[in-house]
Amino acid sequence: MKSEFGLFGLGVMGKSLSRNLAQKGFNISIFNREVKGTEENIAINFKNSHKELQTAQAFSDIEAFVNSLQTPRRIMLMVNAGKITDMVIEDLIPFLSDGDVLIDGGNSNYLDTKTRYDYLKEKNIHFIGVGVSGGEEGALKGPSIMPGGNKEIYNLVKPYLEKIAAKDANNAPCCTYVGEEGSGHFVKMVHNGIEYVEMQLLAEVYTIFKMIGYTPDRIADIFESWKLKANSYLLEITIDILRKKDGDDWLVNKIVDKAGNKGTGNWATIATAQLGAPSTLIATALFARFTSFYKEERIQASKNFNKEVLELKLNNDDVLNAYQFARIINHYQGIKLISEAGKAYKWQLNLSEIARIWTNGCIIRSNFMVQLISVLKEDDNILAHKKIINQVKSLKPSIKKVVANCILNELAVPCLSDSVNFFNAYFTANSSANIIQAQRDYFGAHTYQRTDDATGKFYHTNW
Ligand SMILES: O=C(O)[C@H](O)[C@@H](O)[C@H](O)[C@H](O)COP(=O)(O)O
Repeated sequence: MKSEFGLFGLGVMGKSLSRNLAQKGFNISIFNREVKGTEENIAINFKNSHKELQTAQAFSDIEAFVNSLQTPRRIMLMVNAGKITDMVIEDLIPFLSDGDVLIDGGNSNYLDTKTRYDYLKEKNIHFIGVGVSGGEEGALKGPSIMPGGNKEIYNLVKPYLEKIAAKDANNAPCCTYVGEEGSGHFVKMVHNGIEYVEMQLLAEVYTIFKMIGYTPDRIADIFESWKLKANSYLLEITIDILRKKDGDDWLVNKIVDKAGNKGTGNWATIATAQLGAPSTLIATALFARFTSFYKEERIQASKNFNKEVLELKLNNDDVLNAYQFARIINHYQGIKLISEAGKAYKWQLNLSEIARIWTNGCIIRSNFMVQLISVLKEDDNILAHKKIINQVKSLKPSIKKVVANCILNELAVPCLSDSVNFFNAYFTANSSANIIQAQRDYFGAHTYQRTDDATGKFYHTNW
């Protein structure tokens, strides 16, 4: 019997997704390449190691894999982003037929997705770029899924993606048609940008409590108490991480403080610069990872410059409120970046619906995200929404106190401080950008507009 869905690439996510599909009762074919000596019989061994895959067909030959599928074929690629994805597409093309659908579920760059979409369209092969979030466990139990491409073609794969997706509070799938072209991968990229910042903020509050002298277990207790007001998947896993012992010590104390990255934070930072959206926090979180990589230089600098340690006069609520403040700014900036992309690329994006599919299955799922569903139904700008304005007003004193204290104690809190710096600029009606305009006009005749000329006309002064 021909399979109804094909899963190509049995890495961490591919394995979990294929088991999820099989558990949902779909007849699937799975494929993994054969590399003599390193990757042998992956697909067949994997099939035989999970009972739900007993009805699946396993392949290491591309032609046999493609021919095992009903037409129009639905093939989900779970391979590394970049050149590998293009090579796999080229390997598949000779065996595909008009009307077949390739679904790229990897962390691909949205610009590459657009190129592949146009390239395959010429060959009557459809291409859907799908953001999949949730890691190994989420892919197995229900990820958050962000598909982008042609809507009619999406409807050919919708039943499969919706069935395997996580469910929101109303039991609706955390999977929704995002928009045209690479919009699905764009939204996933921004998801990861927000993820970078949420992780960095937790690392910064951990640093504050560590400096106060708390053990990882004591910090985990505090984070536990934060669940009421600030629960999120990342808070929960950070509690587990902080409790993990390694012999008499905590494992976290033995992990080298050099934070890696696989590219989506870079792309989000490049996109924010290209779209002119002030997603300062994503860039700050990315650069904090880069700075962490200068380990040897940091060790040397710690000897060259003595840290001036005063006393951190902060209580847990100060830090909780500061954390919550920065999280609001983080989500404001991420959603603004998506909305700017929607305008620039003419994607009809539904921001409230994007928040809804991010309420479960994905890495940034949180109580706050649930709140954003209704907020974004009323206003695309969350910082203009009454509820959020009141929250920000109540949290503002703490972020100023926390950041000021950290700066005085020479404690690195790049995202906490960036959030209040951004906000201070954001709610300043008359900023200092007039000086920038004057300087640009002075040395480059770049012209400026005048506050007393409502026509918006540009002026140049012979300074
Ligand atoms: O949503 C997810 O499931 C994760 O975000 C996933 O996509 C992956 O773990 C990140 O890409 C890691 O990104 P870095 O390696 O750049 O931290």
